[in-house]
Amino acid sequence: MLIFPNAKINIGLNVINRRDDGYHNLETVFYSIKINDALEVIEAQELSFESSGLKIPGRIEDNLCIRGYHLLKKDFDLPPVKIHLHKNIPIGAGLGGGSADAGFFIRLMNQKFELGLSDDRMIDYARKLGADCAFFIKNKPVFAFDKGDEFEPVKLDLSVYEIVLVMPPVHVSTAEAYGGVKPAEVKQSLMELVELPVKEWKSHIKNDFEVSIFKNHPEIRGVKAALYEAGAIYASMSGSGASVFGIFDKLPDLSEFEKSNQVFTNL
Ligand SMILES: C[C@](O)(CO)[C@H](O)COP(=O)(O)OP(=O)(O)OC[C@H]1O[C@@H](n2ccc(N)nc2=O)[C@H](O)[C@@H]1O
Ligand SMILES: Nc1ncnc2c1ncn2[C@@H]1O[C@H](COP(=O)(O)OP(=O)(O)OP(=O)(O)O)[C@@H](O)[C@H]1O
Repeated sequence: MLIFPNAKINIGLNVINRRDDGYHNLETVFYSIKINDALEVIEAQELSFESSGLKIPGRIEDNLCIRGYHLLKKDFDLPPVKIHLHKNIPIGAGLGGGSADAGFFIRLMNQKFELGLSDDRMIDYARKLGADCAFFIKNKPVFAFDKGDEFEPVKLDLSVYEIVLVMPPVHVSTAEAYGGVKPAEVKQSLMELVELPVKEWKSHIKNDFEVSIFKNHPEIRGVKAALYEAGAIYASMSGSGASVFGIFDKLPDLSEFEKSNQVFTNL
């Protein structure tokens, strides 16, 4: 069985406070975009994992697909499988690429082996693999809170706009992002702010990771500024960075961006 895990962007991200478990309470809005990996699972004699495309850092045992397999195997009598992941979603980009693979892997296994899991049960499994993973079970626009793994649906449809995603040649780890952030309470919830017209987002909706990440990586700040200069209605770093997205009425000339960055359109 073959599926195509997709990336997400964060529309706003407020880090509210540090929790006793070391995580942070946050609020954000997740929105799916059309940058995809390809994930194939077939029954085999023994468990194996291989990947093509972008090089995935870290050990195979730590890959979120393999961790997902072991997590489900504890509760279900699963046969060994061969997993092939074609990696296309940039890594260290704040696009939740690894998390998407994890969420979609659980969905695939549920379907392929008829495990009978409801969305809520799959969300419980996904949460155990990482805060972002749970979003990819339903994969619909949501306001996320607590660790970023509790959700309320939001009505958000950006399909009339052109979304441009720019990935500069720098990677930011989630640990670096949380290490530099200063948590703060919010005056007005993102749940309400995201209902404002997109043209008003610029003066109301922010990503708290930008302050420290822009200080450490001024080129990311430069990409955001350039997206506004090119006519973006709204632009922001996604999640923990390093990618930056811009929302446009019309696709701008992207040749300057393409000189030193990876650029994605038709999202
Ligand atoms: C930055 C975001 O992508 C925004 O959507 C997420 O908050 C990150 O989610 P994720 O990559 O799934 O994160 P996890 O794999 O669960 O955690 C990685 C590390 O990020 C930090 N972390 C993550 C989520 C959260 N709400 N608070 C945290 O402090 C913790 O130090 C944790 O050890
Ligand atoms: N299937 C996978 N694809 C990519 N990275 C994976 C995967 N499984 C585990 N990882 C580990 O996760 C790390 C980065 O994950 P990911 O791509 O989710 O980060 P990100 O782009 O910063 O996104 P976010 O912070 O929004 O989740 C990699 O360095 C890698 O070691």
